[in-house]
Amino acid sequence: MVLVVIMGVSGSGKSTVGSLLANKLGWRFYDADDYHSDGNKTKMAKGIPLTDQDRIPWLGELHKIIREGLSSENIVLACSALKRLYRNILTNGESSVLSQEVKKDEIPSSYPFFVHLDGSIELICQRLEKRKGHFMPSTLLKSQFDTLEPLSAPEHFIIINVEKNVSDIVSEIESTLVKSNFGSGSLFS
Ligand SMILES: Nc1ncnc2c1ncn2[C@@H]1O[C@H](COP(=O)(O)OP(=O)(O)OP(=O)(O)O)[C@@H](O)[C@H]1O
Ligand SMILES: O=C(O)[C@H](O)[C@@H](O)[C@H](O)[C@H](O)CO
Repeated sequence: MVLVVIMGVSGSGKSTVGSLLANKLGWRFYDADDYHSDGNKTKMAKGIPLTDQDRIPWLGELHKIIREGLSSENIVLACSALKRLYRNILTNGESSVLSQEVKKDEIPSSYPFFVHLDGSIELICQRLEKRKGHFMPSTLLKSQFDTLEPLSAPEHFIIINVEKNVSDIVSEIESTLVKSNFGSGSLFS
C-alpha cells in the first residue's frame, strides 16, 4: 500500500490539502496534530517550540499507527516532518533510527512519498494570523522555518508552492501520483 506524507511548517496547508486529497482518492487520512500529547499542545500554545525529545515519541507512535494501517489501506498523512530524522522515524520507527540500524522488514512495503508545501514566511504568517480556533500561535513560525530541513535524495518527493490555490495543489499531487511508480508499490492498484 502507499503512504503520502504532506509536510511543511505550521500553516502551510497540510491539513487542508491532505484531507481534500484523501477524500478525492478515497484513501485514509491521518492528521499528526491529533496525536500530540497534551503536554506538547500546551507547550506550543504557550509559544514554546517543541524539541527533538518532544517530537520523537509522537513520531514513533505515528509510525506504528501508519505501519498497521498500511497493511490494508492507502494513507495520506499530514505531518510537519520538519527534519530528516523525523521523516526517518515516520518511515522506520523510533528504535531502528535511534539505534542507527534500519531493519529491512520494518520498512513499509511502499516507502513514503513526501509532498512539501513550501512558501514564504510572510504568506504563511498571514494565513496563520487569520486562522481561528487552533492551538498553534504564529509566533512559532520562525522556529518552524529554522528547524525545517529540506527534502533530498534518496527521499522521494515533490515541492509545491502554497501560493497556488488548494484545488490546484491537490490536482498537482494527484497527477504526480498517477505518473509515479516508486519502489515496489503500485499506485492505484
Ligand atoms: N493554498 C492555500 N491557499 C489559501 N489558503 C490556504 C491554502 N492552504 C491552506 N490555507 C489556509 O491556511 C490556513 C492554514 O492551513 P492548515 O490549517 O491546513 O495548515 P497546516 O499546515 O495543517 O497547519 P498546522 O500544522 O498548524 O496544523 C487555513 O486557514 C487554510 O484554510
Ligand atoms: O513539529 C511540530 O512542531 C508540530 O507538528 C507543529 O508543526 C504542530 O503540530 C502544528 O503545526 C500545529 O498545528
